[in-house]
Amino acid sequence: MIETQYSPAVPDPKSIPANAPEHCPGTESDQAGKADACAGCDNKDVCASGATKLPDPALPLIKRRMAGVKHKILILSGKGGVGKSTFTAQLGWAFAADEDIQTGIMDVDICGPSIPTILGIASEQVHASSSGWSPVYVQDNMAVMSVGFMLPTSKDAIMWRGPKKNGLISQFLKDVDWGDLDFLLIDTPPGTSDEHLSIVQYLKESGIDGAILITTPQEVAIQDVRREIDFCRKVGIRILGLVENMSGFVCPNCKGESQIFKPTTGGAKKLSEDTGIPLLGAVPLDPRIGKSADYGVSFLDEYPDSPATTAYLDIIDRVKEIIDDNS
Ligand SMILES: Nc1ncnc2c1ncn2[C@@H]1O[C@H](COP(=O)(O)OP(=O)(O)OP(=O)(O)O)[C@@H](O)[C@H]1O
Repeated sequence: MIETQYSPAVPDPKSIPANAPEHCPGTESDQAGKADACAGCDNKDVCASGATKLPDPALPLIKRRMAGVKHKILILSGKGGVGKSTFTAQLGWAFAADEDIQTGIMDVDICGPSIPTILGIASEQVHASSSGWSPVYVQDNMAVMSVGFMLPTSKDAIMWRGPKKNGLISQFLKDVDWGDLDFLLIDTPPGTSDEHLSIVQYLKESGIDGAILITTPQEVAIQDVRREIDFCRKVGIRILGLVENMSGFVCPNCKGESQIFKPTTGGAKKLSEDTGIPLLGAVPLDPRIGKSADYGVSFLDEYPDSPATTAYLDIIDRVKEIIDDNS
């Protein structure tokens, strides 16, 4: 269990008391210092006085850094393990297949960063330069930043409270030398938590193109996606569309398709009809996807003729169309 070995990632300790509450409402909130969660926090009085509601000095720096990023896309899911990081990686690889497209991936799944492993760069480290932290490059036009690069081993757990996560996300946005990007894909933790609120707060002025919501077909996952939709609507983030992952199983030998989650397969289609949110597509279960992720190689390149690759690429084309239509 560690804090982090990379000291610049740790926000100013003076501003974050050791006993900051787990559900800190945030210094900008009307509830700052007044919420039940604030009881016992060293910052309670200063927060309640309103003194912390000064403009966040990070915001203009984030805005300046993000001015070089044309499109910012959030990848969200209601539940964990539904394939959000895997989808983010395939989206990144598909964009970066065009060498003229500069792609960045920011992994803000702080407690479960899997992007470095999926992209085959888990042993890399972040370096500081005069223009900020250099992201790790999967290839010339694909840059990645993740807290996973800052952990000594993949077994180390990060146990941070909200304000610290907030500080790291702010640093990922303002201190990383992203350069000029066409797309910044932001892989988030499941649910709606501190990380999501931080991203929304920090990118409010720079703009977010929208969110892609990943779900599996089961009702339990679909229910959680409804909460995610509610979150996006409350904070004013456009939903680009839904992706149903692990939708049916295509046997690699006989090519026959089985519905593993019968009778709920197609739950995302129903959700799309109920909410008017576009269904971008459905990706079948394919055990080779997990294998490619474990080896850190692109599934799209390894199995170009598979039904799952066709599904991913169709979805990615739809994402590009929607973004282009809005540009
Ligand atoms: N279509 C698929 N077919 C088979 N396996 C898949 C598919 N999509 C993802 N997986 C596998 O499912 C597991 C979970 O995927 P992933 O880590 O991308 O989920 P996640 O939603 O990002 O999870 P978390 O948010 O909890 O980190 C991984 O082992 C991944 O390889």
